[in-house]
Amino acid sequence: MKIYSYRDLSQQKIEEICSRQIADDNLVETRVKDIIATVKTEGDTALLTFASQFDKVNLERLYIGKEELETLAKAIPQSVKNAIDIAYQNIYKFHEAQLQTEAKIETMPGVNCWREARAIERVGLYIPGGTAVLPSTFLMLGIPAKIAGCNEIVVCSPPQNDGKVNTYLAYVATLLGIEKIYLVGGAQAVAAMAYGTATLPKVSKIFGPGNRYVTEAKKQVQNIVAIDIPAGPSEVLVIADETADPNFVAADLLAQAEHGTDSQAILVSTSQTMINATLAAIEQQLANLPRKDIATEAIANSYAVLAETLEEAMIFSNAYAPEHLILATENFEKLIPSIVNAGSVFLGNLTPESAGDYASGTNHTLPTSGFAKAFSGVSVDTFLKKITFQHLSQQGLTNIGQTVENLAEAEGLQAHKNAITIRLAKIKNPSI
Ligand SMILES: NC(=O)c1ccc[n+]([C@@H]2O[C@H](COP(=O)([O-])OP(=O)(O)OC[C@H]3O[C@@H](n4cnc5c(N)ncnc54)[C@H](O)[C@@H]3O)[C@@H](O)[C@H]2O)c1
Ligand SMILES: N[C@H](CO)Cc1c[nH]c[nH+]1
Ligand SMILES: [Zn+2]
Repeated sequence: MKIYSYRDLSQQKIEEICSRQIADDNLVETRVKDIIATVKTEGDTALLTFASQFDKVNLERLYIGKEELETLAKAIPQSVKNAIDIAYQNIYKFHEAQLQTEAKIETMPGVNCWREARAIERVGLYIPGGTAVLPSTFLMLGIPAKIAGCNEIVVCSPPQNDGKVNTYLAYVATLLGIEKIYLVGGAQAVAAMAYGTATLPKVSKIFGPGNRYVTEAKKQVQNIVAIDIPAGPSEVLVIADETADPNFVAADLLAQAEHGTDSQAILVSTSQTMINATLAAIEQQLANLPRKDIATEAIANSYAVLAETLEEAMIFSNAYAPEHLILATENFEKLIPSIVNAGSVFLGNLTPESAGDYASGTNHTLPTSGFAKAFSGVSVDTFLKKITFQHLSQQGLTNIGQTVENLAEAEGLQAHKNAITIRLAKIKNPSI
């Protein structure tokens, strides 16, 4: 892990650090373009070929159906079943509260405007499964989709090497009432959901995180399908002062580093002693991690920044716009107002990011690569469209008529003006 002093960083270096660029980004872009083109022209045949090439499995069928999901689901240990059930309840509670009816607004007497939410009818959920199976992501996408009321939920996840899906995913499918999981991963899954194939239906919006191939594919299909957010390789930025525990900070950094070699784990601290102690704790904890190699590479690509004050640390954090921001300080309250860019925030020394990854209730599908500057994490809203309505009474039309006529006249759009004028004339003289 490289160590920088914030005061010594040039603006150019800050921008370089915050860009998260990786040397072979262009190669990923080209490969994904090829994969999408192949799925578009060859459909299911391409999906079977890519499963063999990337997931090392020769599939007989492209999906697992309801009965088999139910059988697979029975195999999960009781302790995991209980944990999934508790996570389900907390995520459900938190997301259900997001369904709010908006008030009707009378902008002028007789002019009423309001919005009503409608669920997106057919959505596609991508559940990552290349290096780790993530039933938690299935909960994070499936629960808000159900609460929103989406009619048809298409689910894709890479196949296991036995040509099936993991039993935990099968259990989550039964909880959510989802009857089919398509055994398709990577960019090809995104392409299939965007264009549709003989087996896999085209959807209106694609949701879900994934590696660089998945994220690049979502970027490339945006001209024909909506996407939730750019949610790529996981990242965390921890702001730690002398009140933090270096062992906790190290554990939080490693929790995101173990997701993938391209994950980022950034420490910003006001204390050189804290940085040194955290780096030592990382070395110690790494030794016991099963995914040691992945986490070691991610940590090697990450860095620590020494800041003079917590305010300076926050300026850097806002420029970086992390997916996860952990305020590892007893003084977190005073920093909250200055948080401008972050996907999800974890406050104090007893709030590990893992809690939000799995079970506290908030959504873990969050914007990465600096997109927290413009995107929110996935929520019930992401599965809804808000349609505006308006109704003008006779009084309303009379009140607003002249304004609309004048503006239409100013824009030279006579037909727009006429739509008002003929109605006003009828109000004045109902016999015409
Ligand atoms: N931002 C978020 O909200 C969030 C949430 C959960 C997970 N994640 C991230 O999701 C990612 C999951 O990645 P993963 O790899 O484990 O699973 P994945 O399912 O995203 O990707 C696996 C697929 O990638 C494709 N692939 C792999 N190597 C390829 C290559 N060389 N060329 C073309 N395609 C290739 C294969 O089709 C494979 O099935 C991690 O980076 C994790 O950090 C992000
Ligand atoms: N940290 C991931 C989001 O970047 C989500 C996750 C799933 N499982 C464990 N963690
Ligand atoms: Zn995680």
